[in-house]
Amino acid sequence: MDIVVKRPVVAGVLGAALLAALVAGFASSYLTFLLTGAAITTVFMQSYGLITGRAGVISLCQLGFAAIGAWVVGWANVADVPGGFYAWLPLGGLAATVAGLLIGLPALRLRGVNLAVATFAFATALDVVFGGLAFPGQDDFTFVRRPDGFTGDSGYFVFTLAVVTAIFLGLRALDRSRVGGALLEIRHSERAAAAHGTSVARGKLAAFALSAFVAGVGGGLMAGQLGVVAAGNFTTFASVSLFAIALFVGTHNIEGAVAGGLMGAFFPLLLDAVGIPQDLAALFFGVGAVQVLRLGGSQTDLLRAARRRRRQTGDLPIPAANPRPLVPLRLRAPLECADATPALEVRGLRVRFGALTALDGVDLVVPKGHVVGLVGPNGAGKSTLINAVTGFADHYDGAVLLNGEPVDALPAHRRARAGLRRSFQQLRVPEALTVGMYLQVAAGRTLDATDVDEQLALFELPAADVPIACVDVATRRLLEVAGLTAGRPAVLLLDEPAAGHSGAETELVQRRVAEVPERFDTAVLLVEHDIELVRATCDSVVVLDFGRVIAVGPPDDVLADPAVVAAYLGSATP
Ligand SMILES: Nc1ncnc2c1ncn2[C@@H]1O[C@H](COP(=O)(O)OP(=O)(O)OP(=O)(O)O)[C@@H](O)[C@H]1O
Repeated sequence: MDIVVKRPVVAGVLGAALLAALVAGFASSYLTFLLTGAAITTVFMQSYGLITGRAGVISLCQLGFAAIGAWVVGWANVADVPGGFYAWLPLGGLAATVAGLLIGLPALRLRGVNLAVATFAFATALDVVFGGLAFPGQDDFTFVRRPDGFTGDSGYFVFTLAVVTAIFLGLRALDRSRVGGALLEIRHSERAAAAHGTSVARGKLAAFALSAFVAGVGGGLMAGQLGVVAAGNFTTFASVSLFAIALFVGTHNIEGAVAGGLMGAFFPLLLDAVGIPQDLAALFFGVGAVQVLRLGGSQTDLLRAARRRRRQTGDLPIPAANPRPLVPLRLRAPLECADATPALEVRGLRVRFGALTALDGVDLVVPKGHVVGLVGPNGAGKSTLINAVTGFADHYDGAVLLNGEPVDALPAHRRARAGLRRSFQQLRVPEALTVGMYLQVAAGRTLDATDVDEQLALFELPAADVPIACVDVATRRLLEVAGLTAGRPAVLLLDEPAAGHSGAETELVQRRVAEVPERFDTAVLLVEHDIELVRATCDSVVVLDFGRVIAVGPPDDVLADPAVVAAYLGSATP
């Protein structure tokens, strides 16, 4: 039992080896055939787990990719391509990858239902193509030759299981990498991913390509199992049914992929055994998928969450590190702005939403080494300014310069990479990640274990391996700031980082924000309604009202300005 918890990879590989030995030694040929089918369906589930489970992209054409993989393996068999099945299988996967890139590229601009329709159309088109085009070997029954050493049914099951295990190991490595973390962040919030420097388009394209490769390998395995395949093995209907299973069980989790494989292979047989037509299985899968919308998660996600709740007793573990003290720790006295070099310059920024002018010619400078407060009553245009500066506004007039260079032509993720990072008013921290992985993703650079622990200790956050799902909302807000500062950007725009915090937490935010310039070499633009926090943290303050700057200067002067007080009347008085 201990090994399952402490060495899950070893336990998984041993379990697969044991299953292979049992099936090879004791299973009837019919059961072996069914289990091989289940293993191949598990490969399809792994592919759905990649594209939909991890990247959040709805794809209804995974069996189309499988068909391409199977076709190429059939062709390689007929053409006697050197290397045998060991070479043909990855060749099938690669051909499917090319198709994945081709369908992925035009689909990048689409989301949700539109993307579903596009992939459905691709699947249907492939149905038509393969319907009229016989698979190689189909007409004259040229059976695909299985891999040397695994030609018997039991042997082929062992081979298939080895492929399934290898894909699981690859997916596990992906999940532990920053790329895997970025894919999960794309699923959770494309805007947050872009704000951390991730190219959402590239992430989705990579997910399409990888999932198509896996599906193509699944199709190739099917060709090896059946010897001869036909278009009927890869219909759009079957693709959609498997998608529904994947959504219902959650095949981005290993147990979900296995359960999905077993369900896809055995459930129709079960229905047949009790006299219900097999095709009705799709109906049950569809109902299961709709349940996900109602329950807010797949079955395996919900089970994992319940297990976490049961296990989580007492305080969360804390990192084994102390933050490096600042020598000397600066007690913040407002800095003079006049001579400082600008890190961020905003010139004549104008944003319109139809008839409404949300920002009307705003000029603003955030000097290097400074914390600048941006305040103003509700609706003054503060968030709109952050959106425009960081590349999240559809259109604006004016100019944004980072370290003297205009960034107006850059999309959001490239501005983030250039050193312009932001937080969001609404929390966008994905529950599916651990605290440490989020820190890596949000930093947009690889941090070593010591950096991670120090950063977590600095912000009084739980240890790196704690799942974000276990931490409260205020802690997630702090984690967001910890991640952004770990990236050491040139400029950090924080949109109400203290919202929802208790008194003690606000004090921690205050201390950490004040230290950001010195600790991380990052200038800060702080949007905050908590005027005391602004007063204690900022070197200077800019006040917006109805999209215009009405005051700029040292905090105490600006916050006592009668025009500023008047602007705030009716909301909070500064
Ligand atoms: N996407 C949008 N479409 C239309 N109007 C918008 C949009 N976003 C903001 N606005 C409007 O632009 C103005 C500025 O809004 P913004 O959210 O920037 O203000 P804010 O100062 O951040 O307010 P708060 O302090 O409440 O967050 C408001 O009148 C708002 O209703």
